[in-house]
Amino acid sequence: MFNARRNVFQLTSRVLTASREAAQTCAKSTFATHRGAALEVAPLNSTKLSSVKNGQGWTALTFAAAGLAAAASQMSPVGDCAGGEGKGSAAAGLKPGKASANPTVVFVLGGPGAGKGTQCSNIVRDYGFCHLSAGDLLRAHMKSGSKDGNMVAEMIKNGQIVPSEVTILLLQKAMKESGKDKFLIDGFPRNAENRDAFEKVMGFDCDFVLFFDCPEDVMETRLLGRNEGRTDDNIESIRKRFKVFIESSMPVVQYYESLGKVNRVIANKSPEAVYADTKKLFDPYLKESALKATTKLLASIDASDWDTYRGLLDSGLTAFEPEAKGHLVEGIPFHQYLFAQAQALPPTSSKIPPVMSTMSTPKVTLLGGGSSALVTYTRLIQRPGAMLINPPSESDETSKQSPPGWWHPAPQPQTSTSSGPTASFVGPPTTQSVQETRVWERCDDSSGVAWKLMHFHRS
Ligand SMILES: Nc1ncnc2c1ncn2[C@@H]1O[C@H](COP(=O)(O)OP(=O)(O)OP(=O)(O)O)[C@@H](O)[C@H]1O
Ligand SMILES: Nc1ccn([C@H]2C[C@H](O)[C@@H](COP(=O)(O)O)O2)c(=O)n1
Repeated sequence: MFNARRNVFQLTSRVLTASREAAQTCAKSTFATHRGAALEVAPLNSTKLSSVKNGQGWTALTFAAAGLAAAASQMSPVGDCAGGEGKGSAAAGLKPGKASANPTVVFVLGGPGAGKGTQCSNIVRDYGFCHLSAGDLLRAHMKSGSKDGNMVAEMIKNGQIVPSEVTILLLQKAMKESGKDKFLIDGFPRNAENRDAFEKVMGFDCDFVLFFDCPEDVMETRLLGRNEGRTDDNIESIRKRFKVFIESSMPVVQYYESLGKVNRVIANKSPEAVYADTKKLFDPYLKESALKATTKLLASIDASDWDTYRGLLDSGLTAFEPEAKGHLVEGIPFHQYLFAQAQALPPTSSKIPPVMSTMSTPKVTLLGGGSSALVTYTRLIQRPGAMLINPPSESDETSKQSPPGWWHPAPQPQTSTSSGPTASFVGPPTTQSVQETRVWERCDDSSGVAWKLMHFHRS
């Protein structure tokens, strides 16, 4: 008979050693400057996930082991992209099937000197967006010695809008090179031609417009005091830019207003006060990312995928769970033991996922200004019935196991045609319901927003 018990102990001792070697603690002090690789899964019910970013009510997320996809983390060579979150799989993220071809785009508009660039830097730092300023890209282009550089320089000095084919090519290149999937496109579209061309070339429109509303006299004072050596920060150019803004750019804002896509922020306040209003618009993206981490975590449990699960844990993880009999468990080995059990089971030849979790009514609360996230939900765990261990030859040695408590290790799907024992399932499917609370901490590095699990509590 297959000796599952012996293998459990062998595997347990192996993975315990590995865990001691690979301490993964979230260093709080690195929060602002170090951003971590994005960890993503492919939720089967992605349309419901997409509603999270709009802050709407929604019900359940379902995911299976088969849908797991790790994101590729990429460094960005262009723009202000310190916080971008790579989208490494077509199956991952908000927009199924479109992925990086249809990223999240926020157009940041407002008069010259309204404070667009200033606020974009804050959003990059806190929310992992990539900031692309159309003006900065054009200025770099004009200095690059390209053949249309002089034309661009002349137009900028006169406050005119450069033809869309130039600007969109620059934006498209910068977006591609960034490897990111969330963009703040600052100072674009400046007119109807810009807007039309963007949609035609890119094949998608913005998610929303962030409009900084500021009186002209305030903007004029700010621009005259900016002192960054710009050729257009003189009173003559500034007046021309204001005129172009009113005549060409405001109609774009009005167009998006008619679509209900404009989020207006009063910009005639201190930078801090403006940011406090701006922040609220981006919190849903952070909530979505904490939810993705939770989704990935549960999928890794369903798949008995220790490496992925471990990658999401802080080494100092604490937990209250029924298996700990009322004790607070600290550290990793207690959890590792359960994964090792699953790895010791014979593989299943069934196409049905051995375990599938569904998150019902998840709620994400950001704490500490977004440095931590509290995720609560009811988890429905489906299993295909009692597990049978079948020896290679038909005999009366077949053993039947009932799910022990909530935890029922999931055998891995069979990958080879080896003739060893296999696991199969009999009887009616079962569903368990548990309540879970998870506390995540931001643990970013150069690639983007990332989370580590600090604590969980399962009913
Ligand atoms: N809320 C604010 N209060 C006072 N000064 C501000 C505020 N926001 C930005 N500034 C200052 O005003 C100047 C213009 O800001 P910023 O460059 O962010 O504007 P902008 O909208 O990006 O301008 P442009 O469209 O010309 O690129 C800068 O010197 C900046 O430091
Ligand atoms: N979509 C755009 C954006 C900018 N420009 C040109 C004309 C602007 O006056 C100049 C500076 O832009 P800013 O940095 O103030 O956003 O760049 C353009 O032609 N088209």
